[in-house]
Amino acid sequence: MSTPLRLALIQMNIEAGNPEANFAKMEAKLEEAAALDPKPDLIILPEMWNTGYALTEIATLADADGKRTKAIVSEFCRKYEVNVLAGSIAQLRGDAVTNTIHVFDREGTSVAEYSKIHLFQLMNEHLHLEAGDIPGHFELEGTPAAAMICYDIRFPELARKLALGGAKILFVPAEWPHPRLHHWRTLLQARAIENQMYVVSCNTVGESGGANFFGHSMIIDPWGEVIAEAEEKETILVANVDLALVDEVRGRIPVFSDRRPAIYE
Ligand SMILES: NC(=O)CCC(=O)C(=O)O
Repeated sequence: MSTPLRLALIQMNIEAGNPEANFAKMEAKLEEAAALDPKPDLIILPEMWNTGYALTEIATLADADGKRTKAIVSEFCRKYEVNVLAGSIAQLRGDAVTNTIHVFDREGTSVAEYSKIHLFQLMNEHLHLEAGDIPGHFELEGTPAAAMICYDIRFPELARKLALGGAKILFVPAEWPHPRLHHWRTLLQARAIENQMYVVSCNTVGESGGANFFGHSMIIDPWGEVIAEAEEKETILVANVDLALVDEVRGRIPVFSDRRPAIYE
């Protein structure tokens, strides 16, 4: 058995349009997570935690080049020697705003940046945000990992590409509201089962910007078993994942070597 990775998912409410309140809360929650015993190896935040879906004013609220987020989170990682997947933030790049994940290692070094590829029209993202176009591969503590954001999980092609690129664990920060809880649970489990990888999803919870988010952050193993699931309230969801299980499951059902891409790609 390999050394397990201890994860802490910060399922929090986000005040739409109030970055000051959200930064203060995020910092308090990171401190709370780092104080857990045993200390987590990786702390994860939800989607667009800095602004929420205040999209009509997003250009004035977004973090310019992610500078504020990067400074705070990188310093925090160094201080507590912990990795952080800083959810996603609304980030200003020139005139455009992207929905972007930042990942920092225990030294506070940036190891990944991923911008949401599929914009969710039902929540008007396409009117206010610019889509990313680079899949979210990265490496964490020597393990190949990947990230998607919320609506991205409806695109199995992207998850498959990340798995074929080597990812053993997929992180999914989200702001996924009622009434689509059964889509959320089913899609996350499907991505885990079909790609035989861990899926770790951190959702927001409660009312924000006129929508009602249900929480239910989940950690799903490569066999599709839900090993931890939050309720509909603010919480820090903690679980250990053993990445050796990915190779074991891939060895039991050889999905990747059984693929016949010449027929369907
Ligand atoms: N923030 C999002 O991408 C929401 C996606 C969502 O709710 C869905 O049903 O898909």
